[in-house]
Amino acid sequence: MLAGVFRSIASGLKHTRIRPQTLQHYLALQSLHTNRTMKLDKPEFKNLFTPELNRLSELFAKYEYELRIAGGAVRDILMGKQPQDLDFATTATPEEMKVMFEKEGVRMLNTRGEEHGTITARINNKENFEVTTLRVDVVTDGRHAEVEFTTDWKIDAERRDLTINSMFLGLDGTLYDYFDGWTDLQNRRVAFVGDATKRIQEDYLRILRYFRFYGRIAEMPNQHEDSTLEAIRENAGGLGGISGERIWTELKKIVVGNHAAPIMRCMYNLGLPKYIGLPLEGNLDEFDQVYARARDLQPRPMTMVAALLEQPGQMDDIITRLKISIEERKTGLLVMQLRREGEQQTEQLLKHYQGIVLKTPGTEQKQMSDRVCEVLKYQGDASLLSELQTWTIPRFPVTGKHLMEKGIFFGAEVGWVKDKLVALWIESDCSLTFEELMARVDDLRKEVPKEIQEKAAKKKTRFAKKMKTDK
Ligand SMILES: Nc1ccn([C@@H]2O[C@H](COP(=O)(O)OP(=O)(O)OP(=O)(O)O)[C@@H](O)[C@H]2O)c(=O)n1
Ligand SMILES: [Mg+2]
Repeated sequence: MLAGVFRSIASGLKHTRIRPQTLQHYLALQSLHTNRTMKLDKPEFKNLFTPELNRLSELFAKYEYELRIAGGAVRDILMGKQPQDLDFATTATPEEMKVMFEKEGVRMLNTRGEEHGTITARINNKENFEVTTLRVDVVTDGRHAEVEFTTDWKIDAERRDLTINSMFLGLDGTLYDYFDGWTDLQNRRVAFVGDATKRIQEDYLRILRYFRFYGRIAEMPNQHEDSTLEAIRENAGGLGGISGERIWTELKKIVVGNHAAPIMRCMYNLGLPKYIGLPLEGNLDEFDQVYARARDLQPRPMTMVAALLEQPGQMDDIITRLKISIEERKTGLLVMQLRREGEQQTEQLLKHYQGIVLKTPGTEQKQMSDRVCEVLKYQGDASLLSELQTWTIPRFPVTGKHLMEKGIFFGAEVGWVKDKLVALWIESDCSLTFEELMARVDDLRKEVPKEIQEKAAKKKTRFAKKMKTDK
């Protein structure tokens, strides 16, 4: 029977450039070939063929350039996942593509990819396609590369990071796999193409890409290969030269991905935190626990990162090193501030959290509510979380303008009175009406602390003077 398998594989090989190496590979190849027509029916593959892609494909065929889907999209299709973005590789040089597209009246978008061989074509004014000339990176500084074009598919595959990301898929459904990516994918093995050290030194971000894909692909949490870990350990420092934006993009996916807790431990063991803004003494036990209870509640990446931090000051290192958004920073700080409150009484907690939202200025209430939800995810409190998520934030009926109409002009005073009104309103379960609230204003005003009253009085005098001189 095996002989038959080998025979039919051998006949399949005539049409492909797959390099068979192991028995397992032969078998994988066999299934690939017998399934070849079925593969064309695979929804993840079939769905790609919009009229626009068909047009692109016809154009390249007409000019006799080869065109294949490359890298991550091939990996996704083979895993039965619809790829998010498609990258194409071609034997045509950027110049040749430009001539072809111009002749055929296809618009090209001005992107900055050209020096790396990428042309973006917009077909039928509807769909953009990024097509990159096969290339080899001749000079790399660990971040950027100077490239040379080639027509050799294997050379292009060799400069890619992981075997599972190094495959090409012809538009006729043929898989081109030079580094056993398909076998690795089936075995859930994440490995660099060829020499790990070399691949990492070409772009140190690949260290984090390795961990991201490990989470995505590997079945077991701790099955890294020793040689891979060694290469990472030796090159960890290279991450120091990578931009905060790129690091954060990868880190965000790692901390909410599969196996995030053991992966984080592994990253700490290899000495990565120092180079990526994470605290040197990150609280890994807390990270483990939070991951276990929050994972299914879809936490934001910053919620997970907060688990590593013990003091708000550590957020400053993150802000300095990584390009996190203001919202992410606010989320992290709120989580750190409130994370121990879950240890209080449950019935009071919901009210307490709703109060935090209601005391926030109207325009920011929804965001604050989402941030508080992150606290609940951190605590793993699914029932309180769903109560807060389904809660419709009631509108506080009194505005600053209403108070000004009552003769309170000055910011600090308006703020103080409004805060007190909000507190009364929350206490009443949001049942006090506009009239009932306004009826409390005069009394509250008398309670405004002295220093605020004095400041208000001073401002009032200045204001009055200004009005006089302006006249
Ligand atoms: N540092 C990098 C980044 C990318 N690539 C190659 O370029 C492809 C496309 O890169 P990208 O879209 O960034 O990653 P994907 O692998 O497609 O992953 P994702 O699904 O997250 O887009 C990768 O598959 C890989 O072949 C690489 O070798 N080294
Ligand atoms: Mg991609």
